[in-house]
Amino acid sequence: MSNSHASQDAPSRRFSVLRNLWPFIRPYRGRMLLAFLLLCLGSGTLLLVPLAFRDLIDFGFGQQPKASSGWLASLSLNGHFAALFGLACLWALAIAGRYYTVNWVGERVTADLRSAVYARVVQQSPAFFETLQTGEVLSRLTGDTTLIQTVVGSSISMGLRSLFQCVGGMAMLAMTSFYLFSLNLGLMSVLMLPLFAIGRQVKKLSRESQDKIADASALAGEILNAVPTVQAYTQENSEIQRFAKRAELSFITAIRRSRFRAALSALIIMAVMGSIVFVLWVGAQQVRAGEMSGGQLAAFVLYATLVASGVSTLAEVWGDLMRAIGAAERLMELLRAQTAISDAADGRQVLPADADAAEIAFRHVVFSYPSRPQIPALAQINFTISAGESVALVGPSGAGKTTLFQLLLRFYDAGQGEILFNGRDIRRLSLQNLRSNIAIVPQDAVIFSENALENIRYGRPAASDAEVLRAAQAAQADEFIRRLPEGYQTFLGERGVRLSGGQRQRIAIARAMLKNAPLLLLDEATSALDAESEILVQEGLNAAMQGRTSLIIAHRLATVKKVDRIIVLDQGRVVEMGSPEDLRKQGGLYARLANLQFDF
Ligand SMILES: Nc1ncnc2c1ncn2[C@@H]1O[C@H](COP(=O)(O)OP(=O)(O)OP(=O)(O)O)[C@@H](O)[C@H]1O
Repeated sequence: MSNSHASQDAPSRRFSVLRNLWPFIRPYRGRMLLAFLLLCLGSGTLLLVPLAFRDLIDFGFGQQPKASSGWLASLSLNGHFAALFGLACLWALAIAGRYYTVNWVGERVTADLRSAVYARVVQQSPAFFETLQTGEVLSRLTGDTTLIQTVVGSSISMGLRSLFQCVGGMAMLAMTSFYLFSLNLGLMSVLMLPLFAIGRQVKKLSRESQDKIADASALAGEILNAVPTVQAYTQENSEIQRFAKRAELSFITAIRRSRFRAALSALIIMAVMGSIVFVLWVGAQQVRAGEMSGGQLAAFVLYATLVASGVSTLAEVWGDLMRAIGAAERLMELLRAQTAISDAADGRQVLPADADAAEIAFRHVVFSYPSRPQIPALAQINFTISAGESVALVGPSGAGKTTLFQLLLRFYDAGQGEILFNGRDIRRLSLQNLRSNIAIVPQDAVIFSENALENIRYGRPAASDAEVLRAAQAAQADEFIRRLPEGYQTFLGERGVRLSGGQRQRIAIARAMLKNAPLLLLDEATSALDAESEILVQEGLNAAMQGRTSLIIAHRLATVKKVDRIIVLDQGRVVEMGSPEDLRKQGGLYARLANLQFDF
């Protein structure tokens, strides 16, 4: 997985990761305060219960209280029980109130955190997704945020409650019988020491286990997106095994963690119970010798149990905290991700809204993909496309045609040189404005799990139904959409699996037409069409290209016979440029490619 895990950091540094969650908790600090007050009330009530028991045992049966025994001591037997019940009710209400409040904050914070991480991820440039698989992002968005929810929504309050219980319980123990308290404390601290070593191991394994789960999700995400290919190559079994292997790895790590955690629990219980039993035995001797009352011993045992259960909860909370630290680290990494492409400080210019055609100029553009800095994908690209011109980009596979589109859309920035849109450097334009002036029909038409109407409207969300229909008609999509079971309201399935390649492409063309942007980028827009619909779509495209600047990537040269100009790219360089006629006459790369595809 990623290199993000500062696994060997000092605990204090790692704890500070949790501080990054504060901005998410801050807006709800009022509720947190309320929860804290309820927590104090609950813990206070709980700590009074053993005292009520002590008085019940010592005075409820008729013994005369001493003046120093407090008002509870003078109650009747029924009164003692009523007092106990009253305490229990108060305790229950305080617990319910705190549980609700804290859970509310936990759920709220998680939802906010999820949205913030998602918003950050969606804004990343493609370079980000070259290194991080979407499955992993999903695992962080769901699994890791749930861990945070556990901590904010329960562990913190459980931890505080247990801490109160422990500290308060110990104070009461000391007050009840200092001798027995010191004995108990001494014993426990000796027994607890080995537990820290095991706790450390649990922490390490927890993180490993989370990583393994994320690995498995990443793989599942990738394969589920490619099920038809997997099946066509009959690789189901090998994929099943590959996933099973990863799932097995996460199981093994999780089980190792559970083993350590189980041992930890057993040791804690043994240490705690062992010392309680021993102290009880010593206390029983004292009661027999008349040095202590039965009620006092009972209160002591109850306090000791409170302290013990507090300690074991604290251990559990500690484990949750450790897991949450790992989760917070991974989430913060996403939250802090800086997109490589953003508006420059001086780059918020906008193009005039009435521009209906765009002039594009590439000036000495040199570019290498960040993952391959040594190999230039584009080298010294120079050309100008006048407003309203239609230009085809032609060249062998890997020549850099798609890369040119990527740079125009500013998915990446050119290493050297500049790209001008209506005379302005695109890096000076606001990203939003630049992209709103470009409509693209990509090679792989993307269909969202929505109906046909909304899929086309994606091009311009404010468009009316009538405008959507007009765009669909122009893109020759109207006829097939009307034949779908519910016409424009037909749900197109996730990623458009219920459409043919050509139909998907026509939806994408309609979407781009609806956007009505001055620059139209078509990436092999008619590649998935049969000859007949190709002619139809071509007509639609011609209409869309009218008066608009268009840049068309074409493998099949027949589709671009009518363009004004052709730019021929080879290995990242412009090797020829001119009208289709001129290029054919020149007898260069274009003429060679054209001769291969059709006879003149
Ligand atoms: N994300 C990427 N990271 C690194 N290199 C890339 C990336 N995308 C493309 N390339 C490389 O950049 C070069 C140009 O690719 P590009 O996709 O622009 O070619 P193309 O002309 O559009 O090819 P095709 O017609 O096959 O789509 C190729 O050598 C390709 O391997």
